[in-house]
Formats: sequence, C-alpha cells, structure tokens
Amino acid sequence: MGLIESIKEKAKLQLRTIVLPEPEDERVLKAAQQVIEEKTAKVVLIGNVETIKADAAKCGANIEGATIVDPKNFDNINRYIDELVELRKSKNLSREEATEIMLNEPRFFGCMMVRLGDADGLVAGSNSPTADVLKAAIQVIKTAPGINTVSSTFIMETADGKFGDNGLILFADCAVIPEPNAEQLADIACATAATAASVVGLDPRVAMLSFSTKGSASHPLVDKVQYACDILTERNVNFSFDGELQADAAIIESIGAKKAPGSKVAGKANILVFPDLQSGNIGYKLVQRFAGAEAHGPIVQGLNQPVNDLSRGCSVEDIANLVAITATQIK
Ligand SMILES: CC(C)(COP(=O)(O)OP(=O)(O)OC[C@H]1O[C@@H](n2cnc3c(N)ncnc32)[C@H](O)[C@@H]1OP(=O)(O)O)[C@@H](O)C(=O)NCCC(=O)NCCS
Ligand SMILES: CC(=O)OP(=O)(O)O
Repeated sequence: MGLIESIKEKAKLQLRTIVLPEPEDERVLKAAQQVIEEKTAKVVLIGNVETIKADAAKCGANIEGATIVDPKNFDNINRYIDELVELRKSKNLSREEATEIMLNEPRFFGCMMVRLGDADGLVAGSNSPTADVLKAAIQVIKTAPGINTVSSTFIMETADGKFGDNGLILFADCAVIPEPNAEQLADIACATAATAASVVGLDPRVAMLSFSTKGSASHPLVDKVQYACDILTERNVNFSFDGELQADAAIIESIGAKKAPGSKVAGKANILVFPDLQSGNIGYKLVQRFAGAEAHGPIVQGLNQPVNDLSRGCSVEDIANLVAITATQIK
C-alpha cells in the first residue's frame, strides 16, 4: 500500500471533522466531494449556503454530506468573537475589529472552530497566500505547549524510489520562516523528525543542508548551519542528523562517502533541512516540477492543533490528500 493509501485508511477509522474555508475555489468543492466519497473525513465548508450550493452545482461537485457554516448566520458567533478579543488582548484588538475578522475572514473563523472544538483540523491555501493561512493559525491556534517555532515540511514522493526511504523524503522548511536562525533551524529539524516518524513512519535521518560539506567552504551562512548542528548535539536529540552537508552529499551514497566519510546520514538522508526559505521553497518546487515528485503539504508543524496549508498550484487530489493527512495528525 502506498503512503497516501495507508494514511487514508487510518483517516477512515477516525472520521475527523476538517474545515475547508475556501469553497469559492472549485477545486475545494471537488475535493470536498472526494473526501466525502472516500469517507476520510467529515467536511465543513464556510460561507453563504446558497452561494456554495450554486457554485457546487455550476462546477458539478456533489457536496451532499458536507456541513455548511455561515459565520453571518451562526448562533455561537459571540463566543468566537469574545475568544478572539481575549487571544489578541496584548495587541489591543477591539470587539469591533474582532467581529469584522470573524464575519469576513473565513480562515480565522475556521481556526476558531478548531480551537473551540467545533472541528478537528483545517486545510486552506488553495485560494490564498500561505502567510494568510499561517497568520490565522498562529494567532488563533497558537503553538503547542513547550514549542517556540511553527515551521513546515513537504513529504516528497519521488518517482523512482532511489532517494530517501523508497523514494519518500521530507523537505523543510519550505513555507514558514523566511530567515531562520540556528535555534530555529534546530527546531525545524526536531519538528520534521517528529513528523517523519508520526505521519510517515520513517526512522529519521536528517541532513542539515548548506553549500558546504564539513567545512569545505567558509562563510557566516555555513557557520549558522554548523551552529544549528551544535544545538542538536547539545539537545541530545533521539534521531540521526549530520551537517553541514551539500545536497548531493546528503542523498547520493558515493558522494556522501567521499565528502563526509563515516557519516551515518550522508548519502542516505530521508529529511533535508534547508538553510532558509528561499532555498527550501525553490528546492521543493523544482523537484516537484522537474522530477515529477508528488509534494504533500506544506504540513505545518508546531501548532497546538492541526492546520495545514496548500500551494495555490494544488490539484483536487492534493487537497483531498492533505485533508487525510490532517485527519491523522489529530491526537
Ligand atoms: C509566518 C508569517 C506569516 C508570520 O508573520 P507575522 O507577521 O510574524 O505573523 P503575526 O504577526 O500574525 O504573528 C503572530 C505571533 O506569532 C509569532 N510568530 C510568527 N511566526 C512564528 C513562527 N514561525 N513560529 C512561532 N511564532 C511565530 C509572532 O512573533 C507573533 O507573536 P506576538 O503575537 O507575540 O507578537 C511570516 O513569517 C511569513 O509570511 N512567512 C512566509 C510565508 C510565505 O510567504 N511562504 C512562502 C510560500 S509557501
Ligand atoms: C507552499 C507554497 O509555495 O505555496 P504557494 O505556491 O501558494 O505560494
């Protein structure tokens, strides 16, 4: 059974409730139909009931079985507004501003459904930039206890099975932190190792990427990655990691052996931690488009409850797959 099939089997057993706050996008409506048919989750769509039904009819999506929640006609709206005012007290958010957000920003409303237990998780981003989804998630859901850093990972399913574990390899962070410092890079490594183990069932081998392998180049940017490795050593983490490594040394056995002899990770990494968001985001899109890899995510890490983002270039299948992944992240 492939990765997504096995995740869907797990999701079916739990039948969680997942919010899709962007039903104005016909891919979301078609994905809702697929999720309902595959029974991987219960679906909540946010918006005006008549509009959503008309849009679904127009694009031929059968969304029977989905629950439609209209914030403008929602019994519990005052509770949601009060909660947002409380959460943003330190930012002096007024009740009027909170009301405006809850009525008109479905990603915030959807995150509040999750926070207050009216839904289990949320998937958005097909019709909005990542920053909009992340802001709603970070402000409403917040980080999990003891976690400082929200980051993300893509599960890359490469076609020929040569890289990672039978073709499965995680890339991080490709969506959240533009310029991570060494501490944040170490947090990204820890979070991605946890996702690899819990969502994909991998034994993590983390390569901390750079344009240098083991001191082959000198630059403050290389120092940052080396320092992140020192932090991981200090933390005494329970997974294999090595760095700094170039990408070829991380994934090609013969090159890893030449550039980083004796490394437990070089040549066989199944997690690549990129040094910043420029390299991470560009890197995942090139592998997805040039190599035809499936890119599942970005799976957001470090939040107290699961909210996952999509690329605006996603397919109906990508949305349905991420709904299943989200459903299995719920504890
Ligand atoms: C993630 C992102 C939206 C956060 O921006 P921001 O302006 O700091 O967001 P907010 O002001 O809503 O943050 C709310 C709080 O979360 C904190 N926060 C922001 N990013 C965080 C992170 N990665 N982890 C933990 N906390 C974070 C902020 O410091 C802020 O704290 P405060 O309320 O105590 O002041 C921003 O870093 C971003 O745009 N990232 C790039 C997204 C992107 O374009 N990706 C490329 C395509 S996928
Ligand atoms: C993750 C990502 O790059 O999202 P988008 O393509 O929507 O910017």
